[in-house]
Amino acid sequence: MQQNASSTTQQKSADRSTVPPAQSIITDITTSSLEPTEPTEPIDLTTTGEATELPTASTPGEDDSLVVQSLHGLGSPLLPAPIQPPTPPLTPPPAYSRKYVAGLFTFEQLSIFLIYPSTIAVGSLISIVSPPESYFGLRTNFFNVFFVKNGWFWTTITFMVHCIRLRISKPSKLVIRYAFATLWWFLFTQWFFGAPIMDRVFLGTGGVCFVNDPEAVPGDERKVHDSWSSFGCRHVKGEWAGGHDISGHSFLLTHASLFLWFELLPVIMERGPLLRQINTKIVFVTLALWWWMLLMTGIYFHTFTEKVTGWLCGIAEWAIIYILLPGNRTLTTMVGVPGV
Ligand SMILES: CCCCC/C=C\C/C=C\C/C=C\C/C=C\CCCC(=O)SCCNC(=O)CCNC(=O)[C@H](O)C(C)(C)COP(=O)(O)OP(=O)(O)OC[C@H]1O[C@@H](n2cnc3c(N)ncnc32)[C@H](O)[C@@H]1OP(=O)(O)O
Repeated sequence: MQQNASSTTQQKSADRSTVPPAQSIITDITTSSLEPTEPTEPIDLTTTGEATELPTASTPGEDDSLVVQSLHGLGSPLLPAPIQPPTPPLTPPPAYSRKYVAGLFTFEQLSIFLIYPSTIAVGSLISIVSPPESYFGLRTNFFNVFFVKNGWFWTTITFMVHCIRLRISKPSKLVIRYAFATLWWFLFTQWFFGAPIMDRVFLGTGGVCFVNDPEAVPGDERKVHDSWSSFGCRHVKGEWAGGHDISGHSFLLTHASLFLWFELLPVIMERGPLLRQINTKIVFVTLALWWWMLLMTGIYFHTFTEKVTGWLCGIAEWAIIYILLPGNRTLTTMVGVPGV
């Protein structure tokens, strides 16, 4: 391995156009594992990178011996190495692209990121100008009740459909990223040591659950119920009113969409056969539905600030896992980066 390292390093400046692609890949793997330099820029999640596992400082192990075998072109490391063809020059590992906007996003990442605030902005504008009469303005519409109200379930199914066809070597990293996304959805909308975060914000900003009291004097039927969650308030047929009611739809639809987009991005960027698979189309259908429902939320429900806070909370976990963490090799090694 040492010998290979020095010879590959010496070739760094050679002409790239002469490199056979397969050899180039092998050299990348070898060099990545021998040169554990800190990345100076975030890791590009849009490339077709080799996967969820980042190259780390090499501790000789199973993976290294595989690389040695591959370089020798042999089935067994016990056989003598054949005469090496000239070692090809380095090409940068595909997971470390340099095309960044504002040092954080690639162009594709930025475009995806901007879809959601623009949708909320356009929806809110339509709601002010003239919201059209629509089936989607009903809380009880089928797409809301069946899909969005079970939105994390459908996102999970879609993610699984996407994952089962991938070639990546470490599925555990996929599960870790899914677990982080699920945890944030769960804490925010379902349970946070009692009431979920969104309900705590509502109560903390003066919100209460009003219920009708049939025994009260006429004109004073509304009384405050002591439920501490929107779920509990719905259960007693109360009205959740008064505080800052963060839009759960804006949160969930943004959070789920960014999660799916960023897991799918390497497949899109590769522009290979995976992109044409039915699995990819299913992910796009879910993304399209989530986008449409977010637009409907923008037009028919909540105040503008409630939608903006929902969106801000919806980008929080994504920003950490997919934008900020890739600047740190150690932390990224824990969660991996999406791949194909
Ligand atoms: C080869 C490798 C393989 C690797 C596999 C990889 C990974 C997988 C790993 C492991 C997985 C293993 C097994 C997993 C299997 C299954 C697990 C599934 C786990 C689940 O996943 S199981 C959970 C299902 N559980 C959900 O998924 C619930 C989602 N749900 C929510 O989290 C909330 O529900 C939320 C936040 C969406 C909304 O909360 P909200 O509704 O209370 O609040 P919001 O402020 O948004 O709305 C105020 C009023 O406006 C109305 N409104 C607003 N916008 C509207 C619109 N556009 N149209 C119509 N109405 C609208 C509302 O309808 C409401 O009206 P109203 O109060 O009358 O209803």
